[in-house]
Amino acid sequence: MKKTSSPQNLYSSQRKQKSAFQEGDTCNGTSKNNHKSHPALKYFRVAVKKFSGIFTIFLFSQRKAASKSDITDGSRNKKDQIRGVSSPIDLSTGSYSNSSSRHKYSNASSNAASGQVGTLNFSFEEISKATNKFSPDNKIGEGGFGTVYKGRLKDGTLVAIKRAKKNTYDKVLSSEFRNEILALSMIEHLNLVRLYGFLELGDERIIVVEYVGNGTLREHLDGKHGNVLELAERLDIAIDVAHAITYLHMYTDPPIIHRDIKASNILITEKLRAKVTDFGFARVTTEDSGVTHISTQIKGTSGYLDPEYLRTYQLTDKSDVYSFGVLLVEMMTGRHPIETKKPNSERLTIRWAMQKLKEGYPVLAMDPKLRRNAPSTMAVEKVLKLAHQCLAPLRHSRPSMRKCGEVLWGIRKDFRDSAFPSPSTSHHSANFPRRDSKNRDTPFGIEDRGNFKFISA
Ligand SMILES: Nc1ncnc2c1ncn2[C@@H]1O[C@H](COP(=O)(O)OP(=O)(O)OP(=O)(O)O)[C@@H](O)[C@H]1O
Repeated sequence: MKKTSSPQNLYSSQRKQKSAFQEGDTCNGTSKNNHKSHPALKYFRVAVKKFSGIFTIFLFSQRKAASKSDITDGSRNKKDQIRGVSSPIDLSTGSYSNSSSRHKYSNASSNAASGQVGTLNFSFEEISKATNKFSPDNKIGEGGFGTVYKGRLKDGTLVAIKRAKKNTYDKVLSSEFRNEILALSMIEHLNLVRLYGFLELGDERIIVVEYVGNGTLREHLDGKHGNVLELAERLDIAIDVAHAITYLHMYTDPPIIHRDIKASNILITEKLRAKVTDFGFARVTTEDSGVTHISTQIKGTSGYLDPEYLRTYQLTDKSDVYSFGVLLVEMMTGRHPIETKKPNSERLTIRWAMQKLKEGYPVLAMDPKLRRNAPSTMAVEKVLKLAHQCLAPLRHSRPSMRKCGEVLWGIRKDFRDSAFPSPSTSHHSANFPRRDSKNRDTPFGIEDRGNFKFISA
């Protein structure tokens, strides 16, 4: 394996070295084997042994794992059958640190109702009660991992309860289950779905997460939730997602690569803000500055997969940037990444949209459901240009997620300034979105500041 130079902004130099590699995975760099003796790893191993068979739910954040193919299809209504290259175990031997920092792995849990750190143990009976014995009436979805139910805890908290399919439960699924738990237990961010806890008992694997009740971004782009998403709202959502991934890449310790950024993994709140979910494929990285990538099996969703990762099996945070580029194109065009029913020239949405951009007619790639006017076409063009950078074939040419967030913030600001020049006339403007979103004065405005509450300037 070739050693590559360190990508810009890959890891914060301030972070302490912490390694959480798994058996079957390798890392490139000087401290490849450091994890073997890391005390945090021992801690996690003990923790894993303990939690199998115990009715303990760690309150925190979420995910589902996958009995599905390792690569799912980004095209409409279809699951791809492409398998991963091999099947090392993800995070089944990952590590908890005993740090008290909320950025770091923690064995603490939080109170679902208050959202504060604490502990709460769920019993199977409690989960069963919350879902009215897993009543079909409470079923809200079905994914590769299993069935998703809406539930209400006894303190009134609404939750989504993900129950793994028993017949598909196996070692890999178990590792994916733990993978998600481990990744999610580390995070706390406004734009990431929160894990309230999990239960692993016998053949039951259940994850309890924050309920986000307004569907997925993909459903919104498909117009399944009434109003079409306005451009201003799409920009807000794109910024939310950029912040969420920036947080994973730069402000968790160690960093996390999501690996499955796609429109159906973006849940939408009632206020049309975004929460990123689905951490079954997430990988915890290392902070060793000598390590530039992790070599691992390919996972993700076709249509969103970084071609360099596909070719080399080397995973870096820039793979998420690539997927984010696909997502940006999806949001501007309204199309799925792979459109099987379109003519050949339009089947791969990014190729088609980038071609329109190159020809100087990005407006032709713009979602027909969006209103066309000078500010909106200009904003779409700028977003497509950013997407073009994210989609660079070589990861070193792609911007960091933080940079993407900053660029998008500037695009949104320019769009608002030109579409709604005066507050006194803005409410009467034909361009004004039906559902106004919050004002933000800076890239880290009031709400954004919440997103970045852990960042010290
Ligand atoms: N936290 C949640 N709050 C509300 N609804 C949710 C939540 N998580 C999932 N859902 C609903 O359940 C459905 C299935 O979710 P799940 O994450 O299991 O699978 P998926 O992402 O749709 O499929 P895949 O297996 O391809 O990733 C989602 O489409 C969504 O409608």
